Amino acid sequence: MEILDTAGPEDLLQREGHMRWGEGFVIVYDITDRGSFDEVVPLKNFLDEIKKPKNVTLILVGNKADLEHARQVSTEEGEKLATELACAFYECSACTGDGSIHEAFHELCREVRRRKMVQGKTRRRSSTTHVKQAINKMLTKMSS
Ligand SMILES: Nc1nc2c(ncn2[C@@H]2O[C@H](COP(=O)(O)OP(=O)(O)OP(=O)(O)O)[C@@H](O)[C@H]2O)c(=O)[nH]1
Repeated sequence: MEILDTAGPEDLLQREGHMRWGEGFVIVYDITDRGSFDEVVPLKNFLDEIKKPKNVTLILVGNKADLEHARQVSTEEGEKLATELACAFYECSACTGDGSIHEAFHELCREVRRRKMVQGKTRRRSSTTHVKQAINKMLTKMSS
């Protein structure tokens, strides 16, 4: 597994490259900075655009949970947004290590694996359907 921390908004090209390459995404905002929370939806829309037609696999993380006194985004708001984005939500502190950082990454990996398995099954099913159709065609030709 390789984890990449995307560059800030100043390097759009590199960020886009990372997004194309990535299989699972952690969108992190700062609970003490409402502006960073407001950037989550536009970022998710940008990701959707780049990964189209695939569904983006992501989790939402509110960081800097150690700075409770400076909080601008409530836990409920984070949870609500995660529900809207249909993804898991965690609050943590990269500084103190508090919160569910490990669980967040485990959940993301599990979700990437789950989706890969589902996609693999769909692909296998569609190739089986093609083989069945070809055999049916041959049988119809032979009998006519
Ligand atoms: N108190 C506290 N500070 C944090 C935490 N996480 C990061 N910081 C601080 O926030 C500042 C920015 O952290 P970065 O890791 O550079 O943030 P970034 O979003 O990757 O920034 P870019 O490189 O511009 O994308 C640094 O001073 C960090 O020490 C945290 O959980 N709690």
